[in-house]
Amino acid sequence: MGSSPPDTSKTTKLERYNSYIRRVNSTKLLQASSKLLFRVTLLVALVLILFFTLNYPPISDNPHHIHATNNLFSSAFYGSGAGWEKQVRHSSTPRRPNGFSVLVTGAAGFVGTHCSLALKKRGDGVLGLDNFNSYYDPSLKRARQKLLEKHQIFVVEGDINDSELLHKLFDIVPFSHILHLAAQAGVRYAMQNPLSYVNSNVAGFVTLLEVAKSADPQPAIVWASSSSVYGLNTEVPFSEGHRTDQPASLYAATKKAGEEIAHTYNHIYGLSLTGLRFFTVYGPWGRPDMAYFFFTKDILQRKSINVYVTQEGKEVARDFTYIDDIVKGCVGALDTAEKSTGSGGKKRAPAQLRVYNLGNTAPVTVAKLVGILESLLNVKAKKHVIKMPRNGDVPYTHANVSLAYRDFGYKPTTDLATGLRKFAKWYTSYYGIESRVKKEIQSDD
Ligand SMILES: O=C(O)[C@H]1O[C@H](OP(=O)(O)OP(=O)(O)OC[C@H]2O[C@@H](n3ccc(=O)[nH]c3=O)[C@H](O)[C@@H]2O)[C@H](O)[C@@H](O)[C@@H]1O
Repeated sequence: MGSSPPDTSKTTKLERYNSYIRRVNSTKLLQASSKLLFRVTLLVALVLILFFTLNYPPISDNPHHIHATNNLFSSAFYGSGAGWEKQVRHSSTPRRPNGFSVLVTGAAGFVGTHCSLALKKRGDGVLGLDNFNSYYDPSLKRARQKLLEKHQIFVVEGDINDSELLHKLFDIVPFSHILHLAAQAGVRYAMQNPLSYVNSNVAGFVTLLEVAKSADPQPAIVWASSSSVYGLNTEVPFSEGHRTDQPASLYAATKKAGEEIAHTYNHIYGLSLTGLRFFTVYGPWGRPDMAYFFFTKDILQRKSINVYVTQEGKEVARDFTYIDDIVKGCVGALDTAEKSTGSGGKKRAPAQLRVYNLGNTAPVTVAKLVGILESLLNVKAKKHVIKMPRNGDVPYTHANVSLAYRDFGYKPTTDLATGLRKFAKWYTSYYGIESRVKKEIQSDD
């Protein structure tokens, strides 16, 4: 109100003053609302740009890979309030004396689902966390979630990068353990969406460890590393002491980074950490981005499949490991994990730091894998033998598991033919294609 209204008579003066004030106010209101409108539009535009940048990374040209999402907004999906907290508490409460209370990240994933069920079955409390991203068909993740719910396992929909959510979960439940399986998996997809690997396997892991280190009590953590960390190592079978500083893919590099990060958090904060190097895990409820899974799909649809050989024309082989053996390894690692030693973000004493191979100790060539599938599905595969593209794959993996055997009796018992039979049985029943495959799969238990 810088200038004064002109003074004539008292009444007119007041009227004019009022009308002046009204004019000034309406002009100000108009200016203020257009400013507000401008700011709101700007904000909406920024949010939209951010949303599309983060949630729509380049779409893969591989039909098995749709795209991975960072799901930074997934926290909008997690609940709050008394009902939600009750579900979180109920799911995490152990039903056996001295039972664990385990936060399973990636619970709607392949290994996560199987481990959650096994832990729940023996009376541990299990709370799942999963962001349900679309790296592969999310409806499969939803089906796994349904299975978990049937067994009273609640899966919180959220991201490991959401530290507010993680803190909230630790405020509600004093987890004794974290089984950290959430990750951006897959070796070849790293060529198409490299940052999703950094986001989940590096940033997400650090976010989780930050929350774990400041929790009271600190949980013991068992987490999924990968056989791919052996990279270009040529010593076989792969042993934990072998070189792991020559990763062949960004995926492997982020898992190796995870192992180094684990060392740091163990060293500074006294977190008990166990990394498990999984060797090409397969089985029912598996991952559609893996070769055995999409080979099955393509063989049944009479489509051709690419069978890789090395640049020198040699066969490629993997130490394929059946899911039930992996679950036993995960549970064994949890059972032998010592308590973390820190509290309030401070280390009190040295804590346990371990790394183990979990493999099958019997590598099988990809050609043999295809042969087993052909026989189980009763369909001849259209094989297209090609040299392995330079996409991060390694020619050969073979685990030495003596360390895991020594420390928690890990002993794989399922060979590839037996495991694939169980997978084929699940696959054909899940996708409703029983009639086309061999009868004996259906009758097998
Ligand atoms: O053990 C591991 O560390 C890794 O195992 C798998 O990676 P990978 O062994 O490459 O499994 P697949 O992608 O299913 O490939 C299996 C084999 O089939 C071969 N392959 C793959 C795709 C294809 O079209 N043709 C083909 O011959 C690959 O070269 C490989 O030898 C998982 O995808 C990783 O997440 C995991 O960390």
